[in-house]
This record gives sequence, structure tokens and C-alpha cells, in this order.
Amino acid sequence: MTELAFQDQYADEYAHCYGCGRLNEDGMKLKSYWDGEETVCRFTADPKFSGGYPGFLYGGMIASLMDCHGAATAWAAKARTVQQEATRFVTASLKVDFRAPAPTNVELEVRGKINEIKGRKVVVDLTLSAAGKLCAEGSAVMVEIPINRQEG
Ligand SMILES: CCCCCCCCCCCC(=O)SCCNC(=O)CCNC(=O)[C@H](O)C(C)(C)COP(=O)(O)OP(=O)(O)OC[C@H]1O[C@@H](n2cnc3c(N)ncnc32)[C@H](O)[C@@H]1OP(=O)(O)O
Repeated sequence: MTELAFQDQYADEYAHCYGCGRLNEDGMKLKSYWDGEETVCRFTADPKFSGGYPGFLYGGMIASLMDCHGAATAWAAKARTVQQEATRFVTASLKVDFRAPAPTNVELEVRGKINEIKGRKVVVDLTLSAAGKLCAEGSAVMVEIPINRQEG
């Protein structure tokens, strides 16, 4: 049996994100999975996403990868903890420290670790590495969309 990515379990109305929405035809369709107590997302960036120097990714894309994987990690952590499907998490805050240039055309590994779960809030610690080298690290505060916003 093939493991379903977190993003492939989102309800249809929450599956239109450019980064990770399975229903966004033009999007990147990022996929996140459990790896023990951590989560992982792998992505190889096309050179068209280069930053100021050929062969290296622009910073906004690095943040985007960490953002979407952070939201997915929060969703999965909530589902695992309360054993009930969460709605959808949105980013309240995202901090990224860029430690080394991240290459294009090389598989990148984004990892998430749950730092805190409190009510609708999940804080996720994140790293992005290329071939084992740390390129960026940070954290995200993710907040589950409240029920009244889903209905109204
Ligand atoms: C049809 C469907 C429609 C659904 C609408 C979906 C819209 C967004 C979809 C975009 C998806 C993305 O791209 S996500 C990336 C862009 N992000 C967004 O567009 C989100 C915009 N921001 C918001 O909508 C809102 O600010 C929320 C939902 C994130 C939070 O507002 P809220 O629901 O009133 O929650 P609030 O009570 O203030 O906060 C809950 C907890 O989070 C903490 N918290 C809140 N903001 C922060 C922050 N910046 N930094 C640290 N912590 C924070 C609070 O201290 C609290 O923790 P404690 O005191 O309990 O400990």
C-alpha cells in the first residue's frame, strides 16, 4: 500500500495551495510524510527558480518549501494527537535563517519537528538540507482555521 501524503488528505476546499495543493494544476504539489517522530518533504527545484547566482535557489522558494511543509506537519501532528482530522493550518509566523546556498537540480530535504501543540496552534521547527548539508533552518507558528471561518 502506498502511503498517502498529508496534503493528499486535505479536504478539497483546502487543496488549492500553489506550493502543496493537489488540485492546483500549476502548483508544485509538495508532498509531506512522517519519518518516525519527524516529518519529511523532498523536492528538486528547477533552475528557473534560481536566485542571483546560477545554480542556487532564490530565498523565497526556500521559505515557501519550509512554509508548506510546516503547515502540513502541523496538520499531521494535530491529527495524530487528537486522532481526529484537522481542518487546515495557515501560517501565522515563519522565521527562516539562511545558513548556506541551496542548489537547484539537487534533491532538497525539508524536515519538520513538533515543538509545541496548544489549542489551535502548532509550532514546528524546520530545516532544509541538500545532500546532508544544512542550508536553512527556522520555525513556523501554524494556526488551524477555526470552524466559523470554514462556514462563513
Ligand atoms: C473558506 C475557508 C477560508 C479560509 C481562509 C484561509 C486563508 C488563508 C489561506 C492562505 C494559506 C497560506 O498561504 S498560509 C500563509 C499566509 N498566511 C495567512 O494568510 C494567514 C493570515 N492570518 C490569519 O488568518 C490569522 O492571523 C490567523 C488565522 C493565523 C490567526 O488568527 P486567529 O484565528 O484570530 O488566532 P489567534 O487567536 O490570534 O491566535 C491563535 C494562536 O496563535 C498565536 N499567534 C497568532 N499569530 C501569531 C504570530 N504572528 N506569531 C506568533 N504567534 C501567533 C496566538 O498567540 C495564539 O496562541 P496562544 O495565545 O493560544 O498560545
